This record gives sequence, structure tokens and C-alpha cells, in this order.
Amino acid sequence: MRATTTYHATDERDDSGGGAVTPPLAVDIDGTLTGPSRAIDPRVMEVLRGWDDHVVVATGKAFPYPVALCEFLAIPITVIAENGGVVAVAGEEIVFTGDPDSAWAVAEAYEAAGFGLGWDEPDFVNRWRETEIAVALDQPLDPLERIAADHGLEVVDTGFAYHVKTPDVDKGKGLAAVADTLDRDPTEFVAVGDSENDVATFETAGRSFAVANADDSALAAADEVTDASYADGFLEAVERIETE
Ligand SMILES: O=C(O)COP(=O)(O)O
Ligand SMILES: [Mg+2]
Repeated sequence: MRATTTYHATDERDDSGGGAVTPPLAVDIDGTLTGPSRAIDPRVMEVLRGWDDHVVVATGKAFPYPVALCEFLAIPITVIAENGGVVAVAGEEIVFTGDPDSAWAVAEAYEAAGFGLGWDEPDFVNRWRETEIAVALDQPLDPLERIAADHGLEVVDTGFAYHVKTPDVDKGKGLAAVADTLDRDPTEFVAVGDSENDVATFETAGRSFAVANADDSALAAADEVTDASYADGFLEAVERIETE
């Protein structure tokens, strides 16, 4: 059974009818809603809280993080986590895709080869991951890619971590699934992001923005690139969405 949830902001917005219609939004977290330190910029909070249509938080982070973000923003839980491995829309069954057993087998083989995941203990980066694993960027990439390929997996570099994931799982497929659940077309969405793991979102959404700090693949895939970086870039994209 499909339940649709339509979010209408009750505050912060001019709903007098004169302005442009705000499209549904698919937004990345790290590097897009944050500054370089990974702290979320407080200015984005009111923007997301007041958004006049669905806000899909689409991230490589483990499942609980975007859920918590929605919770603390008091907006409906509409999330794509773990690079598409987990899709959750309030009121709907949570969808998990990917091969966590192979991902953990890669972690074991990588550790057996003398490397490590690279996080402080306890490992809060992977503790609640359901479908993939993440390795710190200061760990060697070549053996990780080799071992991942041996297990039928691939490595995606988000600029914040190496994610060992199932190749045909991505945020774009997650967005298509969310759109279907919400009875919307994926091309209605505007996507904003900063890295390789946002390319599929950009290809699925109807309009896409890379923030200026984005990696080369995201810059190349986006319809538009903001002048500003990080959360300033996101706020600039919002300005353009609302006025153009
Ligand atoms: O945590 C990461 O590695 C990336 O997260 P992001 O997809 O929200 O940028
Ligand atoms: Mg990012």
C-alpha cells in the first residue's frame, strides 16, 4: 500500500501565491550542507524546515544519520542513506539493497592484508551501516579497490570516505524509488551535491547543482555549478531555484 505524504511548510514561507513553485529537493549532506569541517551550517536548517515540497536527504552516511537530521529538523523522514543502499520514506517499508556480507568480507580481507578501516574505536562510521562499509581516506586505495573487485563490489570516493558498495546501487536509483513512492516523477526534483556519489542523483533529477567545492565528476555531471562552496553553495543554489 502506498501512502503519500505531502509536506507543506507552516512557517518561514511566503505562500501568498505570487512566487515561483518550489520543486522537491534531493540534497546531499557532507560537503553540501556543511562547511569543510563537516559541521552542518546552521543557516541551512531553516531553509530545509521551510521547504515547500519534499526534501529528500540523500547521503553516503549510515542510515541513522539522515534520519536524525530529518528528526531534528522536524521534517518528514524521506531519506536515501548509504549511497542508495537504504531508502526510507515515513509510513513506508524501508528498502535495503546491496550486499553487506560481501562488504564486510572485503573489510576482513583488507584487514588480513595488513590494512584497517581507519576509524577511531568505537567505529561510529560503520556501526549502524546496513548495506555497505566505509574506509577512511588515509587508508590505501589500491588494495581496497582490488579486494572489493574480487568480491564483486566497487569503491566510491565521496571526498569524506571510501565506500565499498554494490555497483548497481546508487543515490539515483534511490531517488527514483523515493519519487515513485511519493507519486512524483524523478525529473521534478532538483538535486544539490558535491561528489562522485551524487552523479547518479544528478542524472536522475530534472535539474542539478554541484557546489563549487565538488569533485571533478560531480562538476562535470551537474547542470549548474554554484560560485560559492559548501553550504554557501547550497544557499546559492536555493536562491537560483527560487528565482530562476
Ligand atoms: O559520508 C560520506 O562519505 C559522504 O556523505 P554525503 O553523501 O552526505 O556527502
Ligand atoms: Mg557529499
